[in-house]
This record gives sequence, C-alpha cells and structure tokens, in this order.
Amino acid sequence: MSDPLARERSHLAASRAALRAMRADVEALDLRDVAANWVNAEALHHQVSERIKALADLSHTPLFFGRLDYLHAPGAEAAEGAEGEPAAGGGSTDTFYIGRRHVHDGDGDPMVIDWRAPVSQPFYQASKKTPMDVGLRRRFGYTGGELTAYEDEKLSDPTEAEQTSKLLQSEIERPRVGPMRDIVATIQPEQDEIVRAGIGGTVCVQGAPGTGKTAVGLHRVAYLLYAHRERLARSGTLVIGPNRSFLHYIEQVLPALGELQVAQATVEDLVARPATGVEVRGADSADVARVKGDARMAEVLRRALRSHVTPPTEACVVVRGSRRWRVPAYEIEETVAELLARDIRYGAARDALPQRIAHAVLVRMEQAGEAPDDRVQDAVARNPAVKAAVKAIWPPVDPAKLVLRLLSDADFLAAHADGILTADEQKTLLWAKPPRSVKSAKWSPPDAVLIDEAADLIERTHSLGHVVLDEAQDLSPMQYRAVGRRCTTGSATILGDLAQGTTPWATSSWDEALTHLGKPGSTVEELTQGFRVPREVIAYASRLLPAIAPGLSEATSIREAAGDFAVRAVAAAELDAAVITACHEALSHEGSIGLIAAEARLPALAAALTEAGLTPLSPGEETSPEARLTLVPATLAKGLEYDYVVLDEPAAVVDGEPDERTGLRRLYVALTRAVSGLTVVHAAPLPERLA
Ligand SMILES: Nc1ncnc2c1ncn2[C@@H]1O[C@H](COP(=O)(O)OP(=O)(O)OP(=O)(O)O)[C@@H](O)[C@H]1O
Repeated sequence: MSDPLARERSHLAASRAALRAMRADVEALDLRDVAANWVNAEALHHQVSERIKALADLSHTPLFFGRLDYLHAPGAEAAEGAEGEPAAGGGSTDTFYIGRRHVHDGDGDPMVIDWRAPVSQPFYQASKKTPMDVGLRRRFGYTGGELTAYEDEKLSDPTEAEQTSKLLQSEIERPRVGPMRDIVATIQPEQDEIVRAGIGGTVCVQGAPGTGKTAVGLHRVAYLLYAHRERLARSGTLVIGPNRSFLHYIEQVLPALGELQVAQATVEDLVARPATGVEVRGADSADVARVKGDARMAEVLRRALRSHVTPPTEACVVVRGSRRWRVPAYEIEETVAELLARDIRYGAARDALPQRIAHAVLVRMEQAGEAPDDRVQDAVARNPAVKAAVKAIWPPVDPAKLVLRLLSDADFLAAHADGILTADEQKTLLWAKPPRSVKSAKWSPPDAVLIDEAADLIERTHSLGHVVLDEAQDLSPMQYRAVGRRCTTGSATILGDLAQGTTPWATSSWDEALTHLGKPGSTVEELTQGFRVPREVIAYASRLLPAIAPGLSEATSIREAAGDFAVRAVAAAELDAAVITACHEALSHEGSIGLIAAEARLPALAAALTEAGLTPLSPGEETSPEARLTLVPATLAKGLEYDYVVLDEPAAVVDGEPDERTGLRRLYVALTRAVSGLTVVHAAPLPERLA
C-alpha cells in the first residue's frame, strides 16, 4: 500500500475495529463476582454502562483528525497518555494519531491518542518557528465520516514555506446547523494556551464577539477533567451561562468530547432553591437591583447577622446530681468576644459555644477534685441550661428571615447600613409593602443572591473544583461573590466581553470582577481573532465600540468569505413585509437563520411570519432542515449565532433598554451573531454611530 490516503484509511478502519473490541471487552465483563454487595454492584453496573456509552463509535464524528510524526520518541513525561508502542499505521514508532478519545489495540498499544494528552499538544502549538520536535503535522479531512483528504506541514523542513491550512479554513467556514459543536480539530495556539492552563490558577478571558471564548471555556473543562480526573470527580465542575437557551445551545459540546458529568446552571439557578429555600417570583427595578447587587451589601448583611449575638447578662448554672456548677457571665462573655473576633462562620461559632461553656464547667469539676472525661463534657454541652444560654446569646438565624427584616424594617436596616449605604440607598432598598412572611414574599433574583450571601455567612457554601463562568461581564458584584464562594477551594475560568455588558451593573473592569470573585490578581488574557463574524459585518458593528467600551480593540475576522451584508431603509408601513422578504432570502441559503428583534416588535413579527407560512423556533430550540428560522428577542441573543441574521429595527433594540449605552451594547450583541450574512432592515433612523 503506497497510497498514503489508503494507508490512513486502513489505520482508521483498524482503529475503529480496536474501539469495537474495547467496547466488547467492557460489555463482556462478568460483574457477578467482582461486586461484594448490592450497592457496589449497582455502582459498578452504572460505571460500566457509562463506559460502554463512552466507547461508542459515532460514525459522524471522525475517530482521529490529525497525526504527528515526531523526530524522536517523546520523553516519558510527554508520552503520558500515549504509553505502549505508538500506532503502527504510520510505519514509524514516533507517529501519533490525534483524536477525541484514546483507542488502543489488543496489546494495549495506542492507535489514537486523546487530544488532551501532552503528546498531542504540538498538534495545536507547533509552528515552523517552534516545531517542538515534530517533523510532520497532518490534518485529515472527512466527508460524511469518510476520510477523504489530508494536508501536510513539514514543520522541521526549512525549505517549506508557512501556509494557511485549507482544511482548517473550511472547518471555520462550515455552515452552522443545530447546537454548538466542538472545535477540537482546529483549536488555535492562543486558545490552546488557555485550554491547557494549569488547574491551580483562575484565568479570565476578555474577547470580542466570536473569538471562541465559550468554545475555549468548554474545552478547558474537558482538558481539566482529563488532567485531574479523580480530583474533579470528587469536587465537581460547573459551567455557568446567562440563560436556559444559551445552556441548551452549548449542552452537547462536552458530551461530544466524552464528558458527561459536567453540571450546567444559570446564576439564578445557583441561588434558587434548594440553595436558599426561597422561590423567586418577583422582579426589581434597575435602581433597586443595583443597590442590592452592590458589594457593600455583604458588609450590611454581616453586621446585621452578627447583631444577633447578645452578650450574656447572667451566669450559666448547670445542675448535675447534687451539685451545681456556675460559669459567671463575664467568663462566657470573654468566650463570645473571642469567637466573634475569630471571624468564623456564624453557625460554626454557634456550634462551638456549648462545648466552650461545658469546658468551663469541666475545669470547675476538676478543681473540685472530680475526674470528668469527654463524655461528661458532651453531656454538659447538651444540658438544658447550656442550651438555653446558647439560644439566648447566639440564636439560630434563618438567612431568608434576616434579609426579609433588612428589606422591611427601616430601623433595623439603618442600624446596620449607616455609614455603608446612603439614606437614599436605604430608602431604595425598603419594600413599599413589606410581606408578612418569607413564604409570601415576592423574592426577586437579587434578593435570592442576598439570601445566598447570608446563608454563606452562617454556613460555608460547598466549593467545587472548577467553575466556568460565561458572559461574565453581566454579573453584579454580589453575583460574582455567589459564584466565587462556589470555587473558594477550586479555580475558575471567567469569560466575557466588556463591550457586551447589558445589565445596569455590568462590570467595567476585569480586575474589579476578579476581586469580587475572590480571585484578585488572576491573569487576564485577550482573544482578538474572530471566528464567527465576517469582516464587513464586524467592522460595521465595531463603529459602536467607542461609545460602548472605549479602549477595547476591534476584533479581526479570520473568515475568508466576505459575507453578505446589507442595510435596508424602508417606509414604516413596509417594515414587516421587508423583514419577511429578508427572511425568505436568507432561507434560500444553507444553515440557520436568526431573526433578531426588540421585545416590543415580537408580536407583530410573529404574526407576520405565521401569515407568510414561516413558523419560527424559539432560541435554543434545535434547528432541522425543515425548521431553520428562529425568532430571537434581542435580550436572548447573547452567546448564540446563526448563519444568516436578519436584524429588525435597530432603533427599537436600543430603545428597549433603560439607557442609551446599554441599548447600543444590546445592538452590538445583535449585530455580531451572524456567521455568513447580516441584513439590517429599518424604518426608524439608525443610531447616529451606524448611520
Ligand atoms: N479554533 C476554532 N476553530 C473553529 N471554529 C472556532 C474556533 N474557535 C471558535 N470557533 C467558532 O466560532 C464561533 C464563535 O465561538 P464562541 O461562541 O465560542 O465565541 P464567543 O467569544 O463566546 O462569542 P460571544 O462573545 O458572541 O459569546 C463558534 O461557532 C465556534 O465554534
């Protein structure tokens, strides 16, 4: 077989056979004798069935997408994950095929190396300048699961010129259908650096629209799970996104990379039941939400909580048998002062107090010649007199009740907010009509965050091993704190774009956000290469940058296709019809279509679409060849992308927001969703900067 393509195809066939054999091996496992008891057996069966699922050979996802021929066998450290004699297919012992998962033959020798293994890294990082001991890098092209092409770079050959990869380019240009897909075959060097950054540190990524932030964050989770599997299996990982439709859009990326265990949530989910026990049914005006989301609220809550601690006024007298033991008030007071000064969690201090009082009793017993042991101390700690004293001094506090009182009792609020919040701010916080109970209160999302903060002051929140926070620019300081306390002992990947901040409290600096997250001084990386938006379209959208985020650099576009771009002015009476025409035009192309419009325009557009026989999908709903058009409220467009975008009435999108800057940022988001074409249709004048 001298034809290289035929040789590669035969390696693919052999690898697939090896994968089938691996799966058959697992399926054939006899678990009856291995598991000692029923619970073990259940757990084992579950593990095995997960493993069988993970070993499925998916015909539409190529088993490998690249190959590296090293000049020398890689050292032991680099070869981790590639143990055994490497693939024979390439004829050399230093040839490695790179794929989504590890595949080995019957002797345990690798046929395909996991893209996350150290040996695979040069596939993403090596260049003519730094060949990383790689002689040949080969990329494979597939058509419907068939290996049909390959492309070589002789990295260590000085006579060969650096060239851009056609396969890479066609992958980037490929039309989008359905949910987000992985980019494992084409991760770029600057992206790879973020993906493989160590688990110890938090990384923050600022990037213009379409620079791959979301993609990088998801691949980073997959990488960390590979490199620190056991640790993260114990502590857990979580991806946080702005809303359900966004999470739905990204939910298949990690499973496609073989990672089925990563939880996903919105920030609202984090602090909703069961974390706080309250149901969110209300909403706040921007003014109220801004004060509630301010970091100073943390100090108000802390003060309010600690105000429940009341120094004892009388001695604690414990009766045991015929004897009475008396711990004087001043002694208990000293203990209380010491616990307060230690600044441990309110609940932990409350748990410690009975033991401390009991210890004081024990000291007296010993002084009286008794020889009490630990059991006596425990019994004294549970004594009704001690319990009553603790209840009076350090009463249990319910976090929701604490927040309820702060928001309804002006004096209580003033007592703890004076010097922290202005009188006006305090007034803003107070409910006009205080609810009667925690249950009947119409809690808003910012309230739930306050309750979550209070709950953490009482009892430490469980920390995960790694958290990815996407669209991070939109969080309030209090929300950052809520995310931060979920990774106090772990690390985080923070992804966002300051120009796309559309909440009134959107952050203006990553350093500030990182401080609220509890990760001050973490590295901030910037991505500027755009993979989504065509050049002309990104240039048009970037006209808004000086107004919405001065100082941020414009994204470049590495897409070769110029893209379709049109701005159409029509008479007001023609607007709906012109939008429908633009949708029909878009539908004549391949791929997904997004019609983005202001909330206020949705009913009219939905009616016009229905009349035209076009039934639109909702954001996050899966597109299919029959249904490719989604009607997207501008408020939900963030993070999503469509091949063709029709943008309805920019002025209405701007007017839909409380202030102009937020409106223009919303418009910037809407303008940057298109992969292949954008048509702007308007009747009202365009915002000045676009006109
Ligand atoms: N290295 C790459 N190879 C191929 N496609 C890529 C690459 N990086 C990103 N993309 C694609 O570019 C598009 C934009 O990526 P992504 O959504 O991650 O960008 P983003 O920076 O999060 O954008 P936004 O700021 O709009 O949320 C996606 O379709 C993604 O798959």
